[in-house]
Amino acid sequence: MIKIAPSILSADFAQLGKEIIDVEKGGADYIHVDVMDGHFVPNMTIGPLIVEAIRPVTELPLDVHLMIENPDQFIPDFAKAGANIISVHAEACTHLHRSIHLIKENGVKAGVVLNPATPVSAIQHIIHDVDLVLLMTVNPGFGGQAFIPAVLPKITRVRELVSETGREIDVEVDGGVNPVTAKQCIEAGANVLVAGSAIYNSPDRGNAIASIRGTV
Ligand SMILES: O=C(CO)[C@H](O)[C@H](O)COP(=O)(O)O
Ligand SMILES: [Fe+2]
Repeated sequence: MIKIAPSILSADFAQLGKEIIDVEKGGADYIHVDVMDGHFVPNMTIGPLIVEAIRPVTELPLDVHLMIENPDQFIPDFAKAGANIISVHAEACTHLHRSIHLIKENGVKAGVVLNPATPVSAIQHIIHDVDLVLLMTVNPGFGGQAFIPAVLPKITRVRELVSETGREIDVEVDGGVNPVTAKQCIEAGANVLVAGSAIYNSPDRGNAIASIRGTV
């Protein structure tokens, strides 16, 4: 089952509620929320207040991607705001095991994210504890960047690692996903596809979602 997670980074922020309802009606499975702090990545975006504001707008799970330093400091705030999944970057966590368990103690599904340059071995010790592995297919920080095809073999390696656990763990990809690169990611082993510009820059979001899922 392929799930599509539109990234609201490319939505019209002046009409955020409407933009979320539009993709929910269009068949989205998760709403992907990109949190950036201007330190871990060279951009600033959304905080817990916005997550709290959009929580009543949709019944879809809020998939919160933390691109921030010291994520432990803000995990409880995002959980209280209504996040369903919180993912932290392995590169941003001094004690990754502690951060993953802090997410779970706050009653939220836990994800770990790898930048394109970070090897899969960085999450080998934590794979039994996570609900989701997110592989960046661009360098994080901005929407609308080009997909990095060198990440494809990593998707397959993570899928193998997940299979060895015998648990259901989402393998999600994020960055430069469009109908062409989505097909490559699915073939490599991904089952959750984040897409921002490919969905929100399309006048028909339902059609864009179906094209990325590969059902039209
Ligand atoms: O985490 C992200 C950027 O750091 C975004 O989720 C991602 O870039 C989505 O945008 P697009 O589909 O336009 O590449
Ligand atoms: Fe993201």
